[in-house]
Amino acid sequence: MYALAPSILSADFAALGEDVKKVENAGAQYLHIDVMDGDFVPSLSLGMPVIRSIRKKSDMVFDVHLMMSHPEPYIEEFADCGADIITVHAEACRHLHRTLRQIRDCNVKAGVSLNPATPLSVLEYVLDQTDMVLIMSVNPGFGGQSYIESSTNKIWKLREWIKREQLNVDIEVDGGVGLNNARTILDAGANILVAGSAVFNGDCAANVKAFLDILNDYNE
Ligand SMILES: O=C(CO)[C@@H](O)[C@H](O)COP(=O)(O)O
Ligand SMILES: [Fe+2]
Repeated sequence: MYALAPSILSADFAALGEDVKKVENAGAQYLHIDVMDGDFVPSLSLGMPVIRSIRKKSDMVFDVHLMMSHPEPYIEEFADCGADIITVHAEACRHLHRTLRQIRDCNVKAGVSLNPATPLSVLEYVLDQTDMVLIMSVNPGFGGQSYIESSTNKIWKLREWIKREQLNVDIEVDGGVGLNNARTILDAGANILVAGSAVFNGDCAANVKAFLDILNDYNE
């Protein structure tokens, strides 16, 4: 299944509910929610009260990307707020295997994210405990950055590995994704595209539709 995950980091926070409805009505299946702690990444974004509020307004798959050091004490609360997928960073978890179990124990899908400099090998003993791998194609912390080209090869290698092991793991790509590079990323083996500025800058309904036209070619 191929899907678009608009990142609300680039939405208008003064009209967040309306922006969420716009992308949902335009057909986006996932909503990507970036949580930043000012420690793991050099920025702060939003947290539980915001997620709880928008959960009441949307039926999209809530894809919560935790850019937090040591997220373990907060997992249950994020699940309770309405997360459908919780993604933690491999670099931020001392006991990644345990954290993935903790997420699945909340009946939520478990994701692992890798920074651009982190090798795929950190997944070796957890890939079978993972529902989604989020390949960061920028250094996390901000929207609107440029796609790091070496990410394409990383996606390719990961998809080959998943196929070889006959696992059912989604590959999501986040950072600098636009209409210009979407097909390259999908051809490499990703099936979920995060897009912040490419969706929310300009006419977001039209932008979502343009992404979905591309994704539909792969869904066939
Ligand atoms: O996690 C992050 C940034 O750390 C992302 O989800 C961004 O919000 C993506 O923004 P664009 O690169 O698509 O503008
Ligand atoms: Fe993100």
